[in-house]
Amino acid sequence: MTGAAYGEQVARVRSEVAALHHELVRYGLVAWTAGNISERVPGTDFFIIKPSGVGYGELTPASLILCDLAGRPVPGTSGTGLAPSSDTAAHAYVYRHMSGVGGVVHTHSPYATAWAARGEPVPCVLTAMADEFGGDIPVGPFAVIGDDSIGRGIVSTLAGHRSRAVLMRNHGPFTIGRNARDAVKAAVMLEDVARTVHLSRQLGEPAPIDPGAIDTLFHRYQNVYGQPGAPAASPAAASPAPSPLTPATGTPSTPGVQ
Ligand SMILES: O=C(CO)[C@@H](O)[C@H](O)COP(=O)(O)O
Repeated sequence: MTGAAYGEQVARVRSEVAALHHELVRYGLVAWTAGNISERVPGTDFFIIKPSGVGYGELTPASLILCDLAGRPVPGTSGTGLAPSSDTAAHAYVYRHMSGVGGVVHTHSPYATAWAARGEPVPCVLTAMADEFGGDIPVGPFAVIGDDSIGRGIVSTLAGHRSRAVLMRNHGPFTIGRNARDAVKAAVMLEDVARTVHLSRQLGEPAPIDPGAIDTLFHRYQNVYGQPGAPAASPAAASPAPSPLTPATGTPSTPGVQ
């Protein structure tokens, strides 16, 4: 990648990640400064992430932070006067260990977080869940904030799963995607199904879906749904089944940073 192409990619990712943070607010997935989004700069060993504790209304492309895959801010680049998100080490761990992942999102969306507080997987009782997640939404371990413990919990829970969402116990949801927009979509869809399954539970025990039907629904949604030629619905469609995850093999180095 040339230096100019690299600069364009970084600028594009900064704009996209800034805009997507506003989507978290629009969909009611976060309160105050909770939550964060990151996106890998394609073809590089870097990602862009939110600064810690900055109000959503103040987030701009220039305030976001460029980090290497160890989670270290790149000195001299825009935004490095600010501390990166508390979850930077977790995001970095995911990028290092899941090469197919290009975006990571964390929210405290109320219904999904309520399931996380109970430590209970959301059972796959809706076609929308089968479509989007291919099964239950799993629960990850309790993990402290600030180091890579959360990242290790995300990776160990989602490895071998079709779900792009994990409920970190007593904390909240983390979602992954082929890019940040895809991971935000997973966060929105997760909250929708967590709410509906919760409501269903108030009426009685929701009926499970046959595993064969879940497979059929997942396959159709990932490969047929939408317009011909449009991007696949999730990273799972671009990777061998059943998981969107592939072992990290390293990414090319990058000419210059910004
Ligand atoms: O729950 C957590 C910490 O995991 C976060 O959602 C914080 O609430 C927001 O942290 P920053 O990204 O602003 O540091």
